[in-house]
Amino acid sequence: MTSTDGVPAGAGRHHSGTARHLLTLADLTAADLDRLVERGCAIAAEVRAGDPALAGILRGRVAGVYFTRTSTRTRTAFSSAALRLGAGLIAYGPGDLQLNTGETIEDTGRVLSGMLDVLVVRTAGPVAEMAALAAQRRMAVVNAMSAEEHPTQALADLTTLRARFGALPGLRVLYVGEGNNTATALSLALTRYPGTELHLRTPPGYGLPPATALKAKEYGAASGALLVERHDMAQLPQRVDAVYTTRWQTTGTTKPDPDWRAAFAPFQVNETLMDRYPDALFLHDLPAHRGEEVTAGVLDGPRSVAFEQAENKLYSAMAVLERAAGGDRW
Ligand SMILES: NC(=O)NCCC[C@H](N)C(=O)O
Repeated sequence: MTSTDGVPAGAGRHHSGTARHLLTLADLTAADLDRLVERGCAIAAEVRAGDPALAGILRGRVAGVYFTRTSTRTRTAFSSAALRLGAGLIAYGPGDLQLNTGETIEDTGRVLSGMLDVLVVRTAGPVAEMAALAAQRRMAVVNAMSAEEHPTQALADLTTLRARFGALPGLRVLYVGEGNNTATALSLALTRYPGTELHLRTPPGYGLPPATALKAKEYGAASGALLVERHDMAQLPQRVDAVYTTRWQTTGTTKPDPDWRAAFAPFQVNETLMDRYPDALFLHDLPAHRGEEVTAGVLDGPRSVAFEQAENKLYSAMAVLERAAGGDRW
């Protein structure tokens, strides 16, 4: 069988002739984003119930995971997700592809696109590297974290909030820490939901990239969400539903200021901060450094959902792969 443009219509090829990449959350409409979150929640229930239908969803499809950086959660989530959905899986480490011997990234994408349905990629480089891999129409490319954005983390975060609170509209989140890849993704995701509030408290010089703040504010203007960023802990919101932090060292970035720890110290999530919000949950994208961005008491305490959030990476990865690799539902 061939499609109209002569491209073989393999199992995972989309009839539209365009692959469903997820390089940035800006690739998703608000409706697409919400479908992924809802599907992640539904899949969590299906996995827990041992639904045998899951294993047939991507039967005959093949996924690749190409990680040039360390990963515990994301790589395992996507690998486990592919296997649980019945897809085959090929894993590439940093030394495996001929990229290392000078093959271009575009040629690499073109070759792999003839053989894989989806490629999940983590590099420390810019999203532009992944965009070059995605410069073909057959294999969907998923950003499993770049220096700028961590879109699949935000999907796990929203899946966690949706599961815990029952609905996303109207939720108020206080994010404390660097305006990094995790903060960027959260900003581009939460602001799609009406009535949400994202209060960011980022150390001076380590705020959200201006383009992210602008885009998130545009989303907020369209949806009725609020994004407020300040660079001190002086004025905090009155009420929030969740407090979120991230480690102080973000993959693939360096801090030019040797005194950066002094700038970050006031931005620790500790018992004093959590006491201001007695009903709030605590979120963390992990890995955590107890005693730096968060105290052990908060991370390991009863209001922490950090490890539930990590497990939700699996369910949201299953939703992402189902969409990217052409599951019938999408
Ligand atoms: N949950 C994850 O994917 N954790 C990996 C590190 C995330 C963090 N924002 C970082 O780049 O260091």
